[in-house]
Amino acid sequence: MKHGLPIARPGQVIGLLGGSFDPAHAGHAHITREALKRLGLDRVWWLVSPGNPLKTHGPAPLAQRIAQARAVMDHPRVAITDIEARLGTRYTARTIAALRRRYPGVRFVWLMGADNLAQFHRWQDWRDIMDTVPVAVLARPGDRTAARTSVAATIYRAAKVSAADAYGLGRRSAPAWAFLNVPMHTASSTAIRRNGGWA
Ligand SMILES: Nc1ncnc2c1ncn2[C@@H]1O[C@H](COP(=O)(O)OP(=O)(O)OP(=O)(O)O)[C@@H](O)[C@H]1O
Ligand SMILES: O=C(O)c1ccc[n+]([C@@H]2O[C@H](COP(=O)([O-])O)[C@@H](O)[C@H]2O)c1
Repeated sequence: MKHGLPIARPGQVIGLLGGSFDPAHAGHAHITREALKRLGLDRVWWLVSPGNPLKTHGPAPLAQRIAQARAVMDHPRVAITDIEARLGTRYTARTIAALRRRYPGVRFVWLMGADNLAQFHRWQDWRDIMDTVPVAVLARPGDRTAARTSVAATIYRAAKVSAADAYGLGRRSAPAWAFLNVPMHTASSTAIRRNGGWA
């Protein structure tokens, strides 16, 4: 890491998994491994958020969430980061713009679970995200129709890449997005917090 930021070389393809990770769990680790494999990513960076702009309750302290995330995901090609706190961003569009300025020539892919696709159109400047970086959506138990019929999926239907062609998604020009029908994992931070919280 340089100045607390991970190192990446021009030409590398980095998947970004943003989240509250309050706490991190096996579902996060699962979709990270699937994304590495199915998209042919060089690295995945977890962006442990200072706080989701759409959530009213504050998460556990950032240092605690980072330490716990490192215990859950110990993988040579995955970096657990507090990049958003360092960059002073919490809106994803701002984070991606700042990363693209800091890492010229590096290709970024935004990763998210299917639950987030359903409300993606509520994110600040969400179209800028779609128009700037490829996006991979990973299957998650829940309402499949909500994701497939979401505003974002509908508006960007022409930019959808089939799952069979998703390998190398990160080398495509935006807008380009894929829905990856990975085996589903039921873990959720809400359930962990409800069942007594942190391990
Ligand atoms: N089991 C899972 N399967 C697929 N995607 C997941 C899973 N768990 C989390 N994700 C995705 O990982 C990213 C970060 O998730 P987050 O930290 O919000 O965990 P969460 O379990 O969704 O938390 P919460 O229940 O507090 O909303 C989001 O894009 C989310 O959709
Ligand atoms: O930019 C936004 O408006 C925005 C709104 C909601 C969520 N996000 C991002 O989505 C990611 C998942 O958030 P969460 O809290 O569901 O883990 C995390 O990186 C958030 O910063 C971003």
